[in-house]
Amino acid sequence: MVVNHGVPEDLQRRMIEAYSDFFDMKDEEKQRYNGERIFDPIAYNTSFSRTGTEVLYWRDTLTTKVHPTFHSPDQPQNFRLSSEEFARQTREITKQLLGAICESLGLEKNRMESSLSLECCYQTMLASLYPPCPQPDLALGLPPHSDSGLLTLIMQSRSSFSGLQVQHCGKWVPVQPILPNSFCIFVSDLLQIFSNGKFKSVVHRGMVDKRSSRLSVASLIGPPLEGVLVSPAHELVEAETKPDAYGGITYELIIYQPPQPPHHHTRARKRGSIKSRVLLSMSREMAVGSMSREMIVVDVTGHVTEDACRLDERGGCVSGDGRAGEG
Ligand SMILES: O=C(O)CCC(=O)C(=O)O
Ligand SMILES: [Fe+2]
Repeated sequence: MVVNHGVPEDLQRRMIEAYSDFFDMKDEEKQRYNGERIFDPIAYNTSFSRTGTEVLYWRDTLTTKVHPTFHSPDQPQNFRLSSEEFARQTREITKQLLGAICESLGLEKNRMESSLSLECCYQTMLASLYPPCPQPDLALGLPPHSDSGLLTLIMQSRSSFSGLQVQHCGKWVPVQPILPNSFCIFVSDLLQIFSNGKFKSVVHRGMVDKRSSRLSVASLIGPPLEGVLVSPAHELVEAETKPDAYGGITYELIIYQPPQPPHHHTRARKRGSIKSRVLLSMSREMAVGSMSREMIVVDVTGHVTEDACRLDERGGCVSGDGRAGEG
């Protein structure tokens, strides 16, 4: 969780309202933004089925690419204004956190920013609406996954129902907005790779509820899609104990592998996706640090604080052992 991040509550409220107004628009209006391809600049998707059958995931999403080029639906009014400002502020927070993470790894603060060209970072805003679901035990809002980029920042609407869960010690733990006005931060796959496994990407999922709906807004940040190969920082690689087994991977390829011609298919399927191969070999071959799967309370007006927080089974905070506060 991050607190004292400096994003005004009023901007957060306007952003949540703008997304709620978007999802409240008529179907025909929303369909104008239907996304067909994964890298479309604006994409609205719904899992809603009028027949009510075979709905596995119970979620509507609006995805907008907001950096290096800013995109926004032109409806509802004021959406563009709030979203441009919110994207800018969350991008800055993410960069500050990545700087602090570099320092905690013993690297120069701007190590990631400069070597991964983060001035041209690829930032996506992804809003998810999980409407009430008549049979929540038969549906998931969002299946278990980890995000592909460096860091994900999540703002959750106030709701009595906490549907966001993280995998922790083999159990699913709800992430409650335990601190008012806080953002939830997830380490994502490329940070796991860059940090040579010291930071582990967080496996999470979205559950649904019979009565409550939930709206969350995620800002996902990674390096430019193409042209920047992410591999473990050489300072963190020791030839014998922690070798760098990968030639590096781009953000584009870890998000999406284009379909292979048929003769490649069997091999690709056997070996799994590039993403799972990279991460699997990392967890086998790398000595993994202990900063993983812990939520860190961070005050971005200062440095990463000592107040490392461990999740207890109820998603509350118990005092940390200080390790996650390094840096
Ligand atoms: O529902 C949420 O808060 C998280 C959404 C999410 O994990 C994602 O879109 O990748
Ligand atoms: Fe996610």
